[in-house]
Amino acid sequence: MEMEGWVSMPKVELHAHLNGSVRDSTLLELARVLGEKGVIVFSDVEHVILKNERSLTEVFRLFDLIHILTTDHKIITRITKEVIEDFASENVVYLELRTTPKKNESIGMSKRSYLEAVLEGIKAVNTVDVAFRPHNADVSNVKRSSLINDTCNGSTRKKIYVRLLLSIDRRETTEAAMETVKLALEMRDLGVVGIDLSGNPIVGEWMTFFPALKFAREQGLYITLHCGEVPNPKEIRAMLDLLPQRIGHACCFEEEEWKRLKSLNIPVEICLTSNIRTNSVRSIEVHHFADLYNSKHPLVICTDDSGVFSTSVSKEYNLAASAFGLGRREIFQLARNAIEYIFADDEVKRELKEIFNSAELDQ
Ligand SMILES: CNc1ncnc2c1ncn2[C@@H]1O[C@H](COP(=O)(O)O)[C@@H](O)[C@H]1O
Ligand SMILES: [Zn+2]
Repeated sequence: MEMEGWVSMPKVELHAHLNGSVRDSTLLELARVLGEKGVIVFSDVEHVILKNERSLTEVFRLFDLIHILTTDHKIITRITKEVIEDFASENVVYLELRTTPKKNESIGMSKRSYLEAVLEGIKAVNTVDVAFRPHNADVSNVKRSSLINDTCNGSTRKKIYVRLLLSIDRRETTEAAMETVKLALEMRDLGVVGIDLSGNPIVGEWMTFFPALKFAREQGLYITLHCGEVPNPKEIRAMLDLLPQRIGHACCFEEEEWKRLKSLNIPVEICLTSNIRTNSVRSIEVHHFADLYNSKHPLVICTDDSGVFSTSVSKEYNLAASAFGLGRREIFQLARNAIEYIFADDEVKRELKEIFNSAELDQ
């Protein structure tokens, strides 16, 4: 099937890091500006941005560079808007965007002001109807669901639901992680629905983050964890014991961990290109997607970092279809199934099902 066929299909994206999803053109523009100011040497940075093959270590070095380029409230607002527009333009109808709130005293940035800049970006997407609904409020009181953005894209209006997950970086302390969870709780009415644990998987100890994650869970925030991106059976077991509502990756699982995951039926966010590029999985032929799909385990196909890995949800659907011999109907079904794993209320799920039902006629 042509790429256009995947683009026109409604899609659900549940694993996308804000700073990993920035367009190359924006990164290069930002690098040029910082180069002119003498903060960085543009020619040094240019090839790092445009490089395609990257190890896991190089990916995290690139994130450190991207974070230098995006250090500014205005830029955070801009990239949030662009990332949402990019997903909307390929017919992602529901997006859970995740980002790590950052503190930078030298420019007066707190975790809260960082998050406010992100929320500004969501609002800046050409919006017809953004009604922020209080958590668990009676939906009949609200005109339409919260955080729906209609983006004008040529002549077609593309509607996208956006929800936010706040990430804890594995470099952070217990206190910093707790601060992020408290911020998520305060910003619940504004579209923050959950917490993610991410960052370089070889950095940090599970017990550092555990108190904050446990607290988040007790407070009713949804939890998704980067789990098993590198081999670490002890940590994988501890993560599954927390009973997160979803996990990301699950690349380096052994027999025992597969059994546990399957018996718990925890949905897995699958990021094919990311796993191959970072070498977390040797090749697409041996990717665990096939086993999970064949055993009907809940899964959702996601991008991880569409900017860093030069991908899109449409490209990931296309890759899954060609690598595992799936047709348009099977991929459509996978996307529709993902509605069950989103961190939003039943009203949003119902509306998304309607969108998929009306699109099904065109399939
Ligand atoms: C490739 N696999 C991955 N594994 C683990 N964490 C990852 C990741 N890709 C991205 N991140 C996490 O997301 C941050 C960038 O977005 P934000 O600054 O939060 O918007 C990275 O710094 C890292 O912590
Ligand atoms: Zn990720």
